[in-house]
Amino acid sequence: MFNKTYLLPGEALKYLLSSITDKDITIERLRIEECYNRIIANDITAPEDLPQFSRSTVDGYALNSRDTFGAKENSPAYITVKNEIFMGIAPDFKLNALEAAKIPTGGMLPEGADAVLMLEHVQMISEDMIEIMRSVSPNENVIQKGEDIKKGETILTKGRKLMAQDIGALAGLGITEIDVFKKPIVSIISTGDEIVPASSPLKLGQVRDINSFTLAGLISEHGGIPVKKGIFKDDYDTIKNAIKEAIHDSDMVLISGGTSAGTKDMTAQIINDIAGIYGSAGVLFHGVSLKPGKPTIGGIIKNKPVLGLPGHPAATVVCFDIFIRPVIEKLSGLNSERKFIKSIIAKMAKNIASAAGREDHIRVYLEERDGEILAIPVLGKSGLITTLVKADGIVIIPQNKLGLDAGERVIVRLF
Ligand SMILES: Nc1nc2c(c(=O)[nH]1)N[C@H]1C(S)=C(S)[C@@H](COP(=O)(O)OP(=O)(O)OC[C@H]3O[C@@H](n4cnc5c(N)ncnc54)[C@H](O)[C@@H]3O)O[C@H]1N2
Ligand code: MOO
Repeated sequence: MFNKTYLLPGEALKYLLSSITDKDITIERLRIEECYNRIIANDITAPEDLPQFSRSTVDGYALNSRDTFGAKENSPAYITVKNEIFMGIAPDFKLNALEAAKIPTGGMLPEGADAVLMLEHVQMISEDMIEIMRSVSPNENVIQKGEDIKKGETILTKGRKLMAQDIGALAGLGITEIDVFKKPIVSIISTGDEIVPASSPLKLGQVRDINSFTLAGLISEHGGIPVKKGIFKDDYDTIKNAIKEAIHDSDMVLISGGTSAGTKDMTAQIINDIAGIYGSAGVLFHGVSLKPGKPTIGGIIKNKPVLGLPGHPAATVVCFDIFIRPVIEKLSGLNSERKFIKSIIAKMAKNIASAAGREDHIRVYLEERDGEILAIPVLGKSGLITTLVKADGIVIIPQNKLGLDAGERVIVRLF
């Protein structure tokens, strides 16, 4: 397989995504405090106005702005202070012309008032008379009834990933439970005769399982439920059974290792063999024009995405970013309009070469020097986990570029 022309990562991803037919994603009803970063399953319409009454944004005097028009230092207006408003209590009086009421920040405006004059702009003439030397316009220092949200307005749309402030808005409207899409369950299968659990002492030649931990963290961060299925020997039947079981009890399956050209690299063959049992598509691509991550496998079994990930830890993370995150998002019901990647523009600190026709994902760390953000490449093989530990993000060199020049502005996709 390794002398062919491969799909570019973007093309391979499109192929994979288009091969997953949309099925109804199941819904669960949760209390809003459990909904941070969850994907909302229905449009939410405001059942009431927010706020429900016009309220002051300052400490001062509620009055009718008309009574202040033309007020200046050399021709002040005089207004009678009729009453005082207290927090949380609706005023039971009405203001007439040339009347005001003392009001705290957040207090409810009485009928007859349309503005609030700040305390600092008022002179007390007597216990119940204020002198005003400037005018206020209608609605000045006031949040009007329904100004934040109008009753009947759609405030959140289906497929949105809920931010903390979205949950705050729901609370403000008294909505304490909502429907969200269930998180997809993503199984992780680690393969390799040399791989042992992180808790194991090592015999020479053995390697502790790094990838299932990295993947589990990334899956959780991006809205999936990781299920670590364990470490499986490079044995056809063992891995086949592990994948079959994972297909049965999860929405997506990741297999770490066994993607390249060695005699024990049988992931693609096993995916095709299981797919054959169910009449599924099997392997859609094996190999992409990508570094690191060239031997990546993308496939479908029983309408479930199955990814074979190169064993090298940095390749695993790059593959997650390119293939797994978008698939988890699709399986989560995330609306495509809100798929933003956190990124920053930085200046490349060094020249970096790349081969034509291949997309390179360069690990970089960021440093601020002389008011500029520099992206400094973390050099090292994709088998080194510390190349990721030291990095703050990834810079992509597209297939049509032969590298990046020092000083060039680049987008860094932040971890
Ligand atoms: N003849 C060729 N050999 C290789 C090619 C190639 O094109 N031709 N591609 C190389 C590239 S690029 C990569 S990436 C790796 C992919 O390897 P596999 O997916 O087959 O994975 P393994 O051979 O099982 O392991 C590779 C390496 O990674 C370590 N590993 C595996 N799993 C884990 C884990 N869960 N935690 C930590 N480390 C892991 C493993 O011990 C190996 O050292 O193939 C190249 N070879
Ligand atoms: O995908 Mo490999 O990581 O280029 O070493």
